[in-house]
Amino acid sequence: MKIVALVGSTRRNSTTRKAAEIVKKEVEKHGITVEIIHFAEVKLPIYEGDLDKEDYPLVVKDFIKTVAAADGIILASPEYHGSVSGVLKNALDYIGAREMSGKLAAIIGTAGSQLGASNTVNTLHQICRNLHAWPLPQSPTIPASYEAFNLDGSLKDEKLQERLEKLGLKLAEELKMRVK
Ligand SMILES: Cc1cc2nc3c(=O)[nH]c(=O)nc-3n(C[C@H](O)[C@H](O)[C@H](O)COP(=O)(O)O)c2cc1C
Repeated sequence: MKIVALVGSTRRNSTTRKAAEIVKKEVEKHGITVEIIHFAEVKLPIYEGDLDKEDYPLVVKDFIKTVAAADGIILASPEYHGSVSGVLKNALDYIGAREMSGKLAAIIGTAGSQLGASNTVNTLHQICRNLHAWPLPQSPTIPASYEAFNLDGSLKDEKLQERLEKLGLKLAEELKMRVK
């Protein structure tokens, strides 16, 4: 079984990546592999509506193939202007129900403010609905993300750390029930 995690930040030292790594670590305890696609490393061009799929650049074809082959997905986004980051939305524009229908999704958000990224996770829930995917209801968000992490990548707030780990556990459990 395999999960792909999409990290919607272009920063190498991304707090969203750190959050995704916590979920990945928990999922992998249950024998499920998680491949992280971090858009600081994988650069997808802007979605081009006039381009036929056969003419997509290799990086896009590989991206679509990876998502299609995964049994589940982790969507992790920083909140940008009250919504999903452009780079994640652009990546998802290449994806359709053909690749996502029936798949489980775990959603996490990070935010610079104390308010958290609830708008972002709500938007990702909507996107999942449109892709016919099944987002887990638990969708933790990390407020004041720049100050939220210890040097070892764990969260300073132990309860929040636990919520991310529980999300990973739930994703692994649900996946094992669905994918035989
Ligand atoms: C263009 C842009 C817009 C942002 N808009 C918001 C916002 O609306 N609300 C908020 O709380 N933080 C906002 N932030 C802060 C980011 O959400 C926050 O720093 C995030 O955790 C960064 O993620 P990263 O470390 O993975 O890059 C914004 C940052 C950028 C660069």
